[in-house]
Amino acid sequence: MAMEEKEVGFLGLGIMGKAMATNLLRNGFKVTVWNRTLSKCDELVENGASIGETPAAVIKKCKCTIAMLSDPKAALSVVFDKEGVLEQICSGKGYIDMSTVDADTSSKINEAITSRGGHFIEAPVSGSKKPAEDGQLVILAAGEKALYEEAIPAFNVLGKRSFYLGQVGNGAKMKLVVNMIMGSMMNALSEGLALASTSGLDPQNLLDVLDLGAIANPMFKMKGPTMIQNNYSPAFPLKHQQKDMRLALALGDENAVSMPVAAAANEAFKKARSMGLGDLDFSAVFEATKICYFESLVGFQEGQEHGIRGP
Ligand SMILES: NC(=O)C1=CN([C@@H]2O[C@H](COP(=O)(O)OP(=O)(O)OC[C@H]3O[C@@H](n4cnc5c(N)ncnc54)[C@H](OP(=O)(O)O)[C@@H]3O)[C@@H](O)[C@H]2O)C=CC1
Ligand SMILES: O=CCCC(=O)O
Repeated sequence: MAMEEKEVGFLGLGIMGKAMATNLLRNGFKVTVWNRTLSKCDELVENGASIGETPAAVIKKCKCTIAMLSDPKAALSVVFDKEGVLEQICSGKGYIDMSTVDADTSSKINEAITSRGGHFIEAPVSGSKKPAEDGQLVILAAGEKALYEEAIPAFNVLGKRSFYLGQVGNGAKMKLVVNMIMGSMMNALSEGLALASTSGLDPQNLLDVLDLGAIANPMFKMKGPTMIQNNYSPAFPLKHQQKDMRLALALGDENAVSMPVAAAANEAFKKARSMGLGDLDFSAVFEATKICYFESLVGFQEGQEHGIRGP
């Protein structure tokens, strides 16, 4: 159906959606876009996209529509609200939600769409702004197998590898597990950089040592140097990483899995959000780590002034 005709709708033109829709256009897809803030469609239109005035209008026009939205609230709103996806979804139309949400949200969307005869898969992605621009995402799809297969031409443009993970919810869960690990690793790196600096080491030397050893990884290599420069230009906004930690911890609750490391990482991201850093890159959690260090230092000094002994 739609994907063979290389025609697709696209809802949500944030950091990821804009890069993904642009990539589809560059690779010969006809793309009809919608974004809540409609002005964000302009650049895509300059690159050859058409605009749908509402999610319903995009669904009406296209046999298959992709969504890339911030969180469960946004994903549900675009489907269920007035002029939303449900108003036009029907037999023969496919909906692919690539947003990072929890399995419950995905299941609600799946039920609503399939009960109207539509077809649904969830397909969250690993990889950030640059992989989205370069078509190097890792796609974690689940849901109706036939729609997954129809979506492969688009997934081949957007990603370097697609996984089909079975029933709806499995893609969401896999994505949350991956991002839970990533968030914990980012906190470990932040604490390592803070510890290196404050104990008199050159943080660049730490990065060089890490990169040569068993825990070398692309994230440390990419984010480490910019963190040292206090450069947090957003690729993956911190508010979304904290949302993913929260959703992963809820999955842990449901399954009685104890995750003290992830819980501590979530607290650090929450602290960073409370400092107003939510729209910066998730590596800005480093600022929260540094503040915690200085707060404890001041607390220690004040304690000493009041005769309290430190550790
Ligand atoms: N950035 C990254 O590196 C990655 C992000 N992800 C996930 O992809 C999704 C998108 O991320 P990203 O592009 O970075 O996020 P952005 O914050 O850049 O974009 C969010 C998008 O969601 C839209 N939106 C937010 N709330 C609503 C709402 N209530 N109704 C309709 N639209 C809404 C925004 O519209 P508007 O422009 O009007 O605000 C915008 O299009 C998230 O789930 C994120 O976790 C996954 C992998 C990597
Ligand atoms: O959800 C965001 C993931 C970012 C990444 O995989 O680099």
